[in-house]
Amino acid sequence: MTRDLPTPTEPLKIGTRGSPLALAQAYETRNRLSAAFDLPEEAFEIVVIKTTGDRIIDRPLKEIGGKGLFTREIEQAMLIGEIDIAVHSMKDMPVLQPEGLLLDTYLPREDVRDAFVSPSVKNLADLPAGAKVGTSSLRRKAQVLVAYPQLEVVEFRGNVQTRLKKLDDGVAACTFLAMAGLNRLGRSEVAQCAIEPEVMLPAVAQGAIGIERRADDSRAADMLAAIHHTETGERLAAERAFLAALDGSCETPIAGLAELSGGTLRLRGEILRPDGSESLSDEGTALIEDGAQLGREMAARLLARAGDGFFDWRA
Ligand SMILES: NCc1[nH]cc(CCC(=O)O)c1CC(=O)O
Repeated sequence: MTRDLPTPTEPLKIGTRGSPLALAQAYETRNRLSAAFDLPEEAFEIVVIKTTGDRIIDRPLKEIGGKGLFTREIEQAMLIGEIDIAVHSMKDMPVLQPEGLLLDTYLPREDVRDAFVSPSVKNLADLPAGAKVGTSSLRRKAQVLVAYPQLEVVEFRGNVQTRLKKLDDGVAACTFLAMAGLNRLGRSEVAQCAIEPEVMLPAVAQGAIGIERRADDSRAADMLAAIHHTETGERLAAERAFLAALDGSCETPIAGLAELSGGTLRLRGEILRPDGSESLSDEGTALIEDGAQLGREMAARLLARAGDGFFDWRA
């Protein structure tokens, strides 16, 4: 069993970004750990770390580049011992972690669906030609344009609060947000509706929180094992293997969702051209323990259908 549990004088340091959603996720992690080990809140310290992605708010993310934008500084802080664990939205996490770090603990997954958010219309089909859809997600942009080529997609960055403000200011007629984020912020009322995966397949790992630790920290390993959610881990293993085999980064429009029923895992995947001119989908089932293999096979099948240059920019 775990020795040396954290105490108020030697707390476990939980690293997180400072956005309201990131903080909510860090508090959830702290609450689960404190309940699992019957420890007071003061045995945990939430340490807010500003990342490159938080610092640069005036440029599209794809120009700054790289999936580590919201994680690099946090991982550095963990490697030098300034924090012990880090709480992440798995959707934003690269498939590989830096040497010395492990990301293998997941909390129970929230709603995986995207939310349709608009002050004026009930759903996308109600928007007139030329209406502006605000999103900075290449996946959502391409999915919208495949289904509604007559709409215009405009860049829409910032945290949930910032994006809602932009809608109020009329910068766009609607936007998409993850239902998971809205639920965790207690703001699900801003969603006109949740979009079913059949209509808009979510991003790989959407709605999942992952907790990272140093590979050699046995105290953190023991503590995190107590709050790990196995089913979420199984689903993410399949989705992230799919993403990894597609070489997915923020710059490639990819969607993927694994679901479990009985002993079976069903994986759905989609890749899109960045300009929204084409989408390719696939799905398959496997034993749960073969989910990662299924993910790799589906990625290979899709890439073979796509051919060279599918992800290249044309617009
Ligand atoms: N890329 C930003 C991001 N990363 C995770 C979430 C939401 C929460 C989640 O999916 O776990 C969001 C915002 C959004 O897409 O609305």
